Amino acid sequence: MGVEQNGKTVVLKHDSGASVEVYLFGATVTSWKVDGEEKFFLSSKSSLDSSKPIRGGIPIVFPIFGAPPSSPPEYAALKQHGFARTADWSVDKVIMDRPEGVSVRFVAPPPPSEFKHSYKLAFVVTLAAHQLSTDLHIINEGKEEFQFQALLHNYLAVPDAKKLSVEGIDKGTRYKDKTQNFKELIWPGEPLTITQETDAVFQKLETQELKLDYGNGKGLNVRFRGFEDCTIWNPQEKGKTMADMEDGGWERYICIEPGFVREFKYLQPGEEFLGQQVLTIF
Ligand SMILES: O=P(O)(O)OC[C@H]1O[C@H](O)[C@H](O)[C@@H](O)[C@@H]1O
Repeated sequence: MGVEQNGKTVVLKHDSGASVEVYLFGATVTSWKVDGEEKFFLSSKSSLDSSKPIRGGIPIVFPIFGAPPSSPPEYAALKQHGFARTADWSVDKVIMDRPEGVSVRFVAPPPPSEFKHSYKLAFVVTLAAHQLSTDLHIINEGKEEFQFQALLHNYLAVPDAKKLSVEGIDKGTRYKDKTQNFKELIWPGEPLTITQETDAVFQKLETQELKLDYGNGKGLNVRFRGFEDCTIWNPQEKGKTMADMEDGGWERYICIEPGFVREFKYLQPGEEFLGQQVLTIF
């Protein structure tokens, strides 16, 4: 058990032997080991020197998802996926260090000066024997309404992406297929498999729990609350053009990313949003 801070990273260790590593850069979870097995993909070509977002683990997407919108102006000026994933976070508190779990709260620095909004952004990482919970807290501390999108961009390691299935996307769920120019479609209800380039934003899922089956009887459940949408991404083709993606990387992971991204979420002054992601191994 314990929490160790080693300069750029924080490591949480649980009695069971499970451990988690979090980079303060972006509060990016980069590793989760259970029974000696790594559960996250981290590209061997990812930079880890704070010069670019980390390509793997769980980058935090906030306050926009994807390319910037055309307005309002301070959002239009942002980079893809916003600035939380490249901010220098700090440890606020060790919340718990017990056999039930080890939990640390990270806080983001104030936003860049051009982004004139007052909010608090915190991220709580909790490790138990076979479970990792990550909670994103956003509080509007300003006097005006505050709008944002947020998403936990996990990269879940798999033995072979061609053999996996994702079960639990409700029949009738609307989704936007980014590989077809954001075409809006209706999910037929069957398990999702990787047979081609996949980049889809599922909107307002009724059952906020998806099962990732590796295809060998093992896998993990992705459960979410507060977050209502989920993006599923596996860049079979696009990966070849990404400088920080290792060769054939797409075969070794899938992103099943809970978020609030189909539109902006609005918080009134003093209001708090909590978006949770719970990963449980089966
Ligand atoms: O390359 P990044 O900015 O990290 O974005 C990586 C990916 O994030 C999400 O999953 C999007 O749906 C993809 O369209 C995007 O390519």
